[in-house]
Amino acid sequence: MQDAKLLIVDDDPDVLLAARLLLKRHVGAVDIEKNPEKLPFLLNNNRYDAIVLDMNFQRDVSSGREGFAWLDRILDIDPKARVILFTAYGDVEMAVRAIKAGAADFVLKPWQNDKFLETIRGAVTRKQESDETDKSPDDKQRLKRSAGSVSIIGSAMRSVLETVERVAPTDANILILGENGTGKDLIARAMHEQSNRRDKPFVSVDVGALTESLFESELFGHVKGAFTDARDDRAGRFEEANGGTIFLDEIGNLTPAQQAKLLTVLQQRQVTRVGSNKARPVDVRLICATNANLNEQSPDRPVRFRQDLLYRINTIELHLPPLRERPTDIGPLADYFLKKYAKQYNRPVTSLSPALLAEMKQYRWPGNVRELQHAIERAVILAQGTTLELTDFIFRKDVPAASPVNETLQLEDMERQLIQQAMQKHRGSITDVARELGLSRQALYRRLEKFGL
Ligand SMILES: Nc1ncnc2c1ncn2[C@@H]1O[C@H](COP(=O)(O)OP(=O)(O)OP(=O)(O)O)[C@@H](O)[C@H]1O
Repeated sequence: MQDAKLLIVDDDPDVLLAARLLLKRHVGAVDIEKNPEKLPFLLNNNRYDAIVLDMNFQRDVSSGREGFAWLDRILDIDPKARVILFTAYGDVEMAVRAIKAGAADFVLKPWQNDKFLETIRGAVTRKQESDETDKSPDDKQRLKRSAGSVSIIGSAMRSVLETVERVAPTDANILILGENGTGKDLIARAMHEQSNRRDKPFVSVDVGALTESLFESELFGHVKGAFTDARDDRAGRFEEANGGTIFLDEIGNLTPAQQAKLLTVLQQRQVTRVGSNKARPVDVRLICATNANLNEQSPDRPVRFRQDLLYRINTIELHLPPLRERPTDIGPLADYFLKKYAKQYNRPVTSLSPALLAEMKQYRWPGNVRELQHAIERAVILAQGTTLELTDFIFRKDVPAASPVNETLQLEDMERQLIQQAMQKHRGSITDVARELGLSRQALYRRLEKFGL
């Protein structure tokens, strides 16, 4: 590392001195800086192989907000910068968030000298390697090509994929059914990529999240002056998808009025922008998805889904099984995410322990593949060794068996109970509760608010 140059930014002069003293013996040059405001100047006038940045610059503040803001700023100036964050001991959730936000690694304060050095060495080596590959002109091309394809893992998905292959080239409307996180969006994209429309747009809209007033203008567009905020003419998502595929997610949440509007568009194959009286023809392939049973009423959806609309959207129905019903997929999926995140975050993890895999197969995975993916991502970021162990995971063992009817509501009840129990156990400590439940503190706050706890 004698040819490397480092920058350390921390408002504590003792930390700066101690870090410099340690690193000077191993690294060519070590700059230290107390004031993060100097970062833009320093970065524009130096080439650093790694930057060590504190997360909290104001005394008594431990939110890390400043650290995240400076991390963003550094990556704006140099997207390839390798930033190592100093986080307080025990605040691993913050470390996880930082790595997801683009930090190369983290060091817990107070640090252990050999671990600190190893982290710096790793960051410097990878920065130097990536500078080398940047010199190769083929590199950008290669990255671009591999980003396009959709990887769908799991032998239990084989029959679904066979149907996708068979129906993708037709223009049949598709309805994808499955619990949250089972891969509905992924299948919709795969369907588009295997269709003759693959070179045209794929437009995805979470219709369940649109308010009544936004629904029409978002989907069908508007003309200037149609309502207060309509300053220009704007095409809606159907027009954007013209020639390609439109994917309407959470279709089960549509109100009767929204269902009626959508049905008219599908019947007439044309849209009329809000405030206009000119109908425009649209040629789109429609894929819809829902986690609800559209034939049943529920407290969330007291009105039944219109049968005439249902028949229009469900020419082909695809059912994605929950992860707990396909335990043979758990190993390959876990392995796939492990490799993906180990590469993405440059972590040394290469395998899962057999005990962990066995436990994963017993677990119910209420959040399905998305939950598995996030659990592995978090464990890969935090893992110290090369094998993920049972202790790197938090399994919610007290998740009771859910009956298929009205599952959303039951999951919410379970979630509320789990949070309540954890709050009691940790006497209201947000950090501890969030850690135990595998949530970020923000996500925990959102849930506490939602459940009025
Ligand atoms: N078989 C699979 N192979 C690889 N990745 C998968 C697979 N299934 C799901 N995923 C990944 O899991 C995550 C959740 O999948 P996706 O968003 O498609 O689920 P969804 O059913 O649309 O969820 P929601 O109902 O919440 O919208 C995504 O990151 C997706 O890439």
